[in-house]
Amino acid sequence: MHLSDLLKNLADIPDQAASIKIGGMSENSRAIKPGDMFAAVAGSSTDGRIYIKAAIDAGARVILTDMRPLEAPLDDLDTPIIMVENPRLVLAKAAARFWHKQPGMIAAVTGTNGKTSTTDFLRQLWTRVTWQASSIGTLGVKGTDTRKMDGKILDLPKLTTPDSVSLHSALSPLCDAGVTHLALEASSHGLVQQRLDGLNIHIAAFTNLTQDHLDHHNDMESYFIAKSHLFMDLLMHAGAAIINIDDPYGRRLCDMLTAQGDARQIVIQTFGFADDADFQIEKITPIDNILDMSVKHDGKSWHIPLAMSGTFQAVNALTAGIMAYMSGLPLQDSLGGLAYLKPAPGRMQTVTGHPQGAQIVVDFAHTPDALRAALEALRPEVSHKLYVLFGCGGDRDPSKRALMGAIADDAADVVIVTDDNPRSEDPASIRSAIMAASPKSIEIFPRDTAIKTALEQLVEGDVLLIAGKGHETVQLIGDETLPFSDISVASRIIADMKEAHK
Ligand SMILES: CC(=O)N[C@H]1[C@@H](OP(=O)(O)OP(=O)(O)OC[C@H]2O[C@@H](n3ccc(=O)[nH]c3=O)[C@H](O)[C@@H]2O)O[C@H](CO)[C@@H](O)[C@@H]1O[C@H](C)C(=O)N[C@@H](C)C(=O)N[C@H](CCC(=O)O)C(=O)O
Repeated sequence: MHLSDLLKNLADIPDQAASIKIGGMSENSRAIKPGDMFAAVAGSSTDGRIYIKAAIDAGARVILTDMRPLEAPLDDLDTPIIMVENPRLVLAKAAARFWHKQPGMIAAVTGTNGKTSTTDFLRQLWTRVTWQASSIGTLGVKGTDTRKMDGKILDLPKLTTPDSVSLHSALSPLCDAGVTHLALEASSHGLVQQRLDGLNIHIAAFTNLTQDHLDHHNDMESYFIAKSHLFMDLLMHAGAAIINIDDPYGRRLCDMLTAQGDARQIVIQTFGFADDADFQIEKITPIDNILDMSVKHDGKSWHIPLAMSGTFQAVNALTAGIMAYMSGLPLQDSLGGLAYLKPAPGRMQTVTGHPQGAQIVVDFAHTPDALRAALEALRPEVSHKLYVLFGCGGDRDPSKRALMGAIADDAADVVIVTDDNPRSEDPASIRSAIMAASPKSIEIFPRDTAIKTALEQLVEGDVLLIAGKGHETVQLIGDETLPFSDISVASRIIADMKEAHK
């Protein structure tokens, strides 16, 4: 594609550069191929401008960057440098133009907790009525038959929300494989870094906003502003906003959208336990292994049996149901279809077969709010003791550690503190920061030893929540990425215990 077409109305292009042919693009010099455009952006740990020379050596034909003055040697390059106010935004829009294919229905979910389950549930609801649906997020790309993609492998970075170039280059083969409906997770990092700009987002949902990633966003206010970008700027004209108004930030978001008036014709659908919600949750009752949820909408009550654990999972299911409804599924398939949902991997996932009949649940809860919600959701299922086993990630918001320790101490009977992904931090100091807020906690590490010790203590009526890593299959310790899955470690230990009991 000619540079003049790629950047039309996005940047001023010098005449001599207009006819340059661009074969691809990236904001990472290491991914540049001959003929590409390199976007040199300032990041949180380094500055893309440092890598301009490397990108040119790799074959970059054009450089896109911000308006800061060019210092030597950048001021004397033969390769054209296009300067714009916001190179990430221009890159995202150029990527959308370059790959130019998007599913006809795109729905994005944002919020601190619930994004993964909600997108997975929405994909399941669409697939059930035989719509060709995919989801992209923490679990990677799901729901697409790669055989229909001529064996193409979608190599997305392991992020909740991929960068704009990875995303648009993946959407093109997905569309070619027939995908018409896409559910996406919109992380606050992704929104701030404009990874979703250039997408035609028809439906956006807000789950909740609680303390997480404050290391990146500094305070709740900027975290909220990051999330609201999805609704205030990215959601298309006449799109639908699905908002949890039990959360005060959800209420605020509704007010902000309403204040925009009719100009964008956004349809707002609210949900929650609140009396004034459009989809009002009347109650959620655990009965045996199911949750019975009743929801009032338009004067009619829906009673929906859900094959899952935890009130918040029921709320995530409802969010997906309303999104499906706003995408055109009738209520009997959108709300009624919730009865057929299966929990997403590592989201309140049960590991069965404990020799004493104890219940083991693996959940990704790695925030204070998610930990409390998971423990409170499990409490009705405990007839003896509620155990929790968790740690906290290194190089991430340290203020979470004491909060999570205090919550575990309050909401569980037995607290086992172990390692999560310590990354570059000292694991012992992360554990002690958690334990300082939990007098009843016991320290056991490494993580597999902690899981084994807990499983061996459990008796009938006990429930063990293994929190923090959910679906993850690796553990990040120092510079090493080691294979580790809570689900397979727990399953293996249970199998060994059963063998020993024979
Ligand atoms: C903090 C953060 O979001 N970092 C992401 C971001 O980095 P950045 O822009 O701050 O980049 P940087 O490392 O300072 O580098 C600046 C620029 O130089 C470029 N560069 C750098 C080195 C080089 O050799 N050549 C080169 O061109 C980089 O590609 C980048 O464009 O852009 C990079 C390229 O797109 C991402 O890979 C990187 O994700 C890192 C791996 C990451 O861990 N991100 C996490 C925090 C994240 O985004 N998490 C959210 C979910 C959180 C949640 O809700 O749980 C997510 O959406 O996954």
